[in-house]
Amino acid sequence: MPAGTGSRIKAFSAPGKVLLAGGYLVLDRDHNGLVFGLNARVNVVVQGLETSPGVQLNEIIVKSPQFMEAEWRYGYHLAGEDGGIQVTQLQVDKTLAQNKFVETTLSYVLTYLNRVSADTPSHAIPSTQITILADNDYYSHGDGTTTVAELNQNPHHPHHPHGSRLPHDGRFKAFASTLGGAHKTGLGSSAALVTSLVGALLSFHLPKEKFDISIPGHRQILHNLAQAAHCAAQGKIGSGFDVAAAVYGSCLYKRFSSSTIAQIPSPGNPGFGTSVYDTVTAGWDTEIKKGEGTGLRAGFVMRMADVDCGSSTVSMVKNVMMWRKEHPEASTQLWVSLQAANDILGKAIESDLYSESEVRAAFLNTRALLREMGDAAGVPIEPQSQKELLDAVSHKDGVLGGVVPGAGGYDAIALLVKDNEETKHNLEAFFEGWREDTGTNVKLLDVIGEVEGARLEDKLDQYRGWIYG
Ligand SMILES: Nc1ncnc2c1ncn2[C@@H]1O[C@H](COP(=O)(O)OP(=O)(O)OP(=O)(O)O)[C@@H](O)[C@H]1O
Ligand SMILES: C[C@@](O)(CCOP(=O)(O)O)CC(=O)O
Repeated sequence: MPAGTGSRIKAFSAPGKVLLAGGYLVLDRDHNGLVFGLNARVNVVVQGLETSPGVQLNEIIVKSPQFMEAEWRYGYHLAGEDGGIQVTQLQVDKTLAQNKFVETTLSYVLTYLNRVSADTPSHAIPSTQITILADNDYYSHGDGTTTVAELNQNPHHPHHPHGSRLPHDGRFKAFASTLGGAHKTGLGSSAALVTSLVGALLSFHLPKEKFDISIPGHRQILHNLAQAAHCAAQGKIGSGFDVAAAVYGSCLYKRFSSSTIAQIPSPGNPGFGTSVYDTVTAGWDTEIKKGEGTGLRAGFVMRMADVDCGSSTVSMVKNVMMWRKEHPEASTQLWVSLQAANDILGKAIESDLYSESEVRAAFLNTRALLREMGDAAGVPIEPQSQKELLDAVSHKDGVLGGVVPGAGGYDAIALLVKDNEETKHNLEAFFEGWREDTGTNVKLLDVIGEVEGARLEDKLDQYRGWIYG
C-alpha cells in the first residue's frame, strides 16, 4: 500500500436508482427487478491527510459540506482476534450525530484493504480526508436551501466550508439543515453513498492492478463490499437492488441469497477480518443483466416526480411478506402474473416493435396487478391519490405511462416520457395545476434515467470550492 501524501486525490461517483418494475418480487430469487440508474450521483472525494513528520496519526475526517454539522472524525486500529480494522468515531462533542453508513463502510473497506495488503501493518493505511457531495435531487428543496451566492456573501455562515468562495454553477446546493433534517426524495442516497465511498477508498489506497473499475472482477468486488457494508449499516438484508443500480447502473437484477452475508460478525468482533475478505472475494449468486431488456426506446426518457409525502417502506414490506406467507397459493399466482406483466413492460418500453398503445397497455397491466397485490395485502402500494395522479398524467401529450416505483406508496412516481423540452414544460405546468387543484405537493424532479453505473471521476474541477484545499 503506498504511503499517503496530502497531494493525492481520487474521486468516485455512483448513481441513484428507480425500481421501475419488480417491487416486492425482487426480494425473492425466483423473480427479478428492472432497475434504472439515475443521473443524480453521490460523489466521494478522498484526499491524503498531511501529518507532521514523526506523528503517527490514524485518522479519517469525513465531511458532507452541503449540510450543517456534517463532519465526522474517526480513528482506526487493528482489532485483536481477527476483528479486522475497527473504526471509532472521535467524540469531540456528546451531541455529535453519528453516520452509521459512513462508519460501517469504513470498517468494511479498511478491513478488506488490510487483508489485500496482508504484509502491511494496520497503521500503514494512511490517514485521509473525505468529502461527500450529492446531486441536488436526492433531497426536497424547500425554504431550507441556502444559495451559493448567499453563502459567498457570508463566509462565516455556519454552513460555509472553510470560509472559501464556492463555485456559482449550482451543481451542488447547500441546505440550511442537518442531514437528519433534510427531506429525502427516495432515490437511494445511502446505497449511492456507500458504493461511491467504497470505490473512492479502493481507488485511493490500491494500485490499479488491484482495483480498476473497468475490470469486471474488480467491479464485482466493489458490488460485494458495498452490499455487505450497506446491509450491515441498515441492520437488515433487503434485496440489494439499490446497491446493484449504484454499481452497475440500469440492469435486470436477481438478488443474492441472504445466506451469503448473514454470518459476517460485527466489525471488531472475532473473525470479522477473515469473514469480510472471504465473503467479498467469493462468487455470489447475484445475477445482473445489462444491455438488451434494460434500455429505453429512442427519443424517450425516464422522469420522476416527487410527491413529498413519504411512506414507511419497512412496514409495507413487512405486511406484504406476511400476506404472502399466509396465502402462499394466491400470492404465488399473483407474483407469477406480475412478473410476466413486468417482463412485457420491460420489453415494451425498450423496443419500437411495440406500438405506443401497447406500451400504455403494459403500464396499465402492471399497475392493475400491483393494486391487486396492495388490496390483498392491505397495503397502499398504489393508493387512490397516486392512481388518480398517474391516470391523469398518463393522458398528457408525450407521456406513455408511469408507475409507483419500488415499494410504491405516497413517494415519487416514475414516468416514461418524450425526451424534449416541450414535454418537460407541459409536465411542469400539469403538476403545478395538480398542486393547486388537489393540494398534493407534487413536483417534477430534474433527474432522468441513466444507464451508467459507478465510475472514477477524473474532472476534479467539478468539486472546486467544496473539497479540502
Ligand atoms: N449527502 C450525504 N452525506 C453523508 N451521508 C449521507 C448523505 N446522504 C445519505 N447519507 C447517509 O445515508 C442515510 C440515509 O439512508 P436511507 O437508507 O435512510 O435513505 P435512502 O437510501 O436515501 O432511502 P431510499 O432507499 O428510500 O432512497 C443518512 O442517514 C446518512 O447516513
Ligand atoms: C419493496 C422492495 O422490493 C423495494 C423498495 O424500493 P424503494 O425503497 O421504495 O425504492 C424492497 C427491496 O427490494 O429491498
